[in-house]
Amino acid sequence: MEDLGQSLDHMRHTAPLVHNITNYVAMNVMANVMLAAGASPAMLHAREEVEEFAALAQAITINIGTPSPAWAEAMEMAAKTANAHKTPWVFDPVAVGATAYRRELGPRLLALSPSVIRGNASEILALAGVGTAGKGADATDSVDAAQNAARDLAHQSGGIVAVTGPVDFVTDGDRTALIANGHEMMPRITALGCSLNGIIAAFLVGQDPFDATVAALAYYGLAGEQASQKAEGPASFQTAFIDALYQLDPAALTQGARVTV
Ligand SMILES: Nc1ncnc2c1ncn2[C@@H]1O[C@H](COP(=O)(O)OP(=O)(O)OP(=O)(O)O)[C@@H](O)[C@H]1O
Ligand SMILES: Cc1ncsc1CCO
Ligand SMILES: [Mg+2]
Repeated sequence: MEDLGQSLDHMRHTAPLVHNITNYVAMNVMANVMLAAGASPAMLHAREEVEEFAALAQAITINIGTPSPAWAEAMEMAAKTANAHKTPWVFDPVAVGATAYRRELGPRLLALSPSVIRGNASEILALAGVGTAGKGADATDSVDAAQNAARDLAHQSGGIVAVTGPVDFVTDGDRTALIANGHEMMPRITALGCSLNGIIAAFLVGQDPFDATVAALAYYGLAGEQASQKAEGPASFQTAFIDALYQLDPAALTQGARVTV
């Protein structure tokens, strides 16, 4: 496993352009989170431009939080462009078990070989076809309960699967890692999971996908821990979290990461 601080340093020096097709809820906070971390986000989804832009991007994220048919078509176009250009892309199957529309759209995107799938435990279970609808965009299952589903999805997709929650679980189907960083205030703010997809995507550029995903999760969780020391509740937590992403330096990440491989 590469030094986690070095991985953060690499991401900041690259300052990668990341194309995000995300949901209406996440768009603003996700862009701010990514800018604070040192990446360069762009949020766009029109079918008329999505292929052209995806071809320019260094990484792509696709999130089905607020889908519609036109967006879904744009998502498939962007994923195919990513594959044609060997550009890494991250898939977030938001609430994929909740409705028939999502249960149909999720597997269509899964079939396009995402480099990383990142979701909460209920989403990973639902995408793997092991049931559980979750509670809308929130999880009702434990990360532990989703470990086997994550391994299956990794084998099926050929990519990395990250299940987030109190302790995050990452696997490529064979290797696994647990990341204990994080704070219980994080799920009290909407779209911090969605925003994390952009951070993972930024870390993927020019780095080993498994190591990059682990480093991104540890960085994100550690920033959450630091933010909690200044927050009085969810609203001030969000502000402190964005500041912590900006302030956290590589040496502090290497020292503060709680990763078990
Ligand atoms: N109870 C918790 N304690 C510590 N960290 C947590 C907890 N729950 C979530 N996190 C952290 O919050 C971040 C977002 O993960 P989460 O699983 O909440 O995503 P999500 O459910 O997809 O969120 P959203 O859909 O609102 O964007 C991750 O870094 C994760 O480690
Ligand atoms: C709350 C919510 N609803 C649809 S997407 C989203 C953001 C968290 O996934
Ligand atoms: Mg989510």
